Amino acid sequence: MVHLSDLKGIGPAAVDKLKQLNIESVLDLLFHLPLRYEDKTRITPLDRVQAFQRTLVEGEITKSFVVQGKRPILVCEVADEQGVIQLKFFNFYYSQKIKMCAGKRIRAYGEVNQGLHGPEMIHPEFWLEQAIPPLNERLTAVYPKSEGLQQKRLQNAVQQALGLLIDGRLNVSELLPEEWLQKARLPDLQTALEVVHQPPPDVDMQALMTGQHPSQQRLKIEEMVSHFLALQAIREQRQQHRATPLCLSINQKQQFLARLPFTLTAAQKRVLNEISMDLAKTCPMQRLIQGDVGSGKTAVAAGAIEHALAAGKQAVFMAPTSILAEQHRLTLAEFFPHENMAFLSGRLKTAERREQLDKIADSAAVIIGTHALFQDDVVYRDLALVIIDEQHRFGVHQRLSLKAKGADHNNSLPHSLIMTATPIPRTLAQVAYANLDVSVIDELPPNRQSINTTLLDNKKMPQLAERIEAACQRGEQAYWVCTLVEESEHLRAKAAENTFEELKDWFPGLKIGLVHGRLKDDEKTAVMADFKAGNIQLLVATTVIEVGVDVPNATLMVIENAERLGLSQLHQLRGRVGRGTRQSHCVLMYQAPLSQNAQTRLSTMRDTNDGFEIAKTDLKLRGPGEILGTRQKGAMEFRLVNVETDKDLFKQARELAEFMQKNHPEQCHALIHRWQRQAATLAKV
Ligand SMILES: Nc1ncnc2c1ncn2[C@@H]1O[C@H](COP(=O)(O)OP(=O)(O)OP(=O)(O)O)[C@@H](O)[C@H]1O
Repeated sequence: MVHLSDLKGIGPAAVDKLKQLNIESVLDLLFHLPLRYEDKTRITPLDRVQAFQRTLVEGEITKSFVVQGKRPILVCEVADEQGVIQLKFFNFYYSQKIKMCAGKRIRAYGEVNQGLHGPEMIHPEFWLEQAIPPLNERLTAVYPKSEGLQQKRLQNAVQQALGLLIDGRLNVSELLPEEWLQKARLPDLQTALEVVHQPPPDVDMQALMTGQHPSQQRLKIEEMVSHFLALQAIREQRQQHRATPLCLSINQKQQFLARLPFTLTAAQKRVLNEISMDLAKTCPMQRLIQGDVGSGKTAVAAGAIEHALAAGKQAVFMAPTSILAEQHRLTLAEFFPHENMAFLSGRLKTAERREQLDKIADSAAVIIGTHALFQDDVVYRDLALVIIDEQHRFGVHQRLSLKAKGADHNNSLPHSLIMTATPIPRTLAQVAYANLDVSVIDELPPNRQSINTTLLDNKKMPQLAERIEAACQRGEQAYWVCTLVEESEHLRAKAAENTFEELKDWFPGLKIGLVHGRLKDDEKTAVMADFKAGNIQLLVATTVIEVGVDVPNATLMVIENAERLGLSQLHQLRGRVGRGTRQSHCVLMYQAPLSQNAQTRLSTMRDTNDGFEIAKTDLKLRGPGEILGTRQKGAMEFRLVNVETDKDLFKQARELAEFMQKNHPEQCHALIHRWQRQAATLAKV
């Protein structure tokens, strides 16, 4: 086996630099695809050079002179039979000027600009006289590189790797079925690698530059197939476990529905039915509920919990923040007034924690909490259902350890239901959640009015005062969100306190509250309870309230410096209003001038309330990794695939994954391992 350090020019320092690029083996090097290509295979006559194109030219120096000024410029005029070009150098040495004298032959490579005196190149790469090399036979690949690693060295290393592949010393087997490749008119692996790293001069450059060349597509499809196979493997692994079937009789279901303070929407009913069908099975449910902010996921989750309770089993409901966990506790207590509940968050005092742990191990039926529910000393009596209100805040590992807790000697696992509020565009959902069944709540509860969003320059703050007072006079409530970028929670809390003091001066007649991350859990709970009860009219908050807070009487939200937040965070925050039947408003304050990106974010928020639209724009602006946050980070980190621009390949890849499972199962495992750096982690899932 050849190691990176066996390659010429790759010492321990370069090995470290390559690691930063996720390159840890010679094979990784071959899968490190070029950023762009340089064509040094042909010389362009000087009358045919085009502005903005990187071009190779050659001719005789006719003149060379220095233009004096603040920064002297060395200018070389070069001519061939057809035309003239100027080569310009700043920061040159005088020895260079002497070398570049009239009469010498020169070849140069660089981007052509249209200068005052015709075409010019600034700081081109150049060769003089005898040093002019033969023309390249292939295009030159230019790679993404890490700091301190020279492009030449990287190019050289890839060329060596390719050489090893071509002369058979590096064995990289073809894992895609030949018959499929032929049908899809895609090249085999070796050909694809040769083309992407050393394109022949007649290659379709346009396709190559845009990532559409069959050789690039083939490599991307291979990576996607491996992703689908890996997720499928996880799914199958889970399905091999048993789960306790949880069934509700029609009568029990009706009683549950009658207990709810509202009638479920058609979408809620449909999703609850899908869940019921899963829960009745003897293998664990693996379902994701996707529903926009305020679509009523909690009631559906309660429906799932009812199944566990009817079977005398325990259900866990986990939230990403303590505020939200607390709120779910209150909501679920309304839905299940007679059930024994336990609550666990990281900040319980020792005695309280002990008490809750005892309950969890014994009498509790519904257990609510934060990630504290994962800790090793939490022992469940008989866990049959895990609900995770994910909001994209949990890593895959945390979820696993909770699931593992339900496993008993019968090799059984609890059913799992993941809820997410950030609507993910379909294409991304299909990729990220390929191992889950997905239910979508695509309808809001009746009589919701869309939130009216306005943008307001920070300077025009006084205009707001009237609106806040008017809303409060109508008996409605308002949020004032401070979006502070300070590093420490302490500074963020301090700044929110300052805003709180200022607002108290502005609105002496209003009851104002403050909530931020530095408050103790019980203090936060008390403030939120006061707000919910209407004792606080204006709540000053940091973004701790971003997820899940549900106070339908709040109809106005002011977000300070909204330009600092990403789209999905803004959408989550705004979703705290518009939860009742009254018209709600959101005012996005901003500090001018806005960057182009911030302008797009804010105007998107102003123009739409549709979470899916917002998610689409978000995906364009930020890319999938950011949107998914920590969730399945590893699983979504593609080497070659760009989830947005390569989405057209997904269908083909999915079909190929199915084809391979059926006809070439022996190759599937190898393929997963080739591409999934995190294969080991995934295998544990
Ligand atoms: N079918 C319904 N009819 C009327 N009101 C409903 C219905 N379903 C839920 N609600 C109410 O709508 C509000 C939002 O519900 P819920 O908190 O479950 O939303 P969610 O989907 O969890 O939203 P978020 O992601 O923002 O937390 C709550 O006040 C809830 O009582």
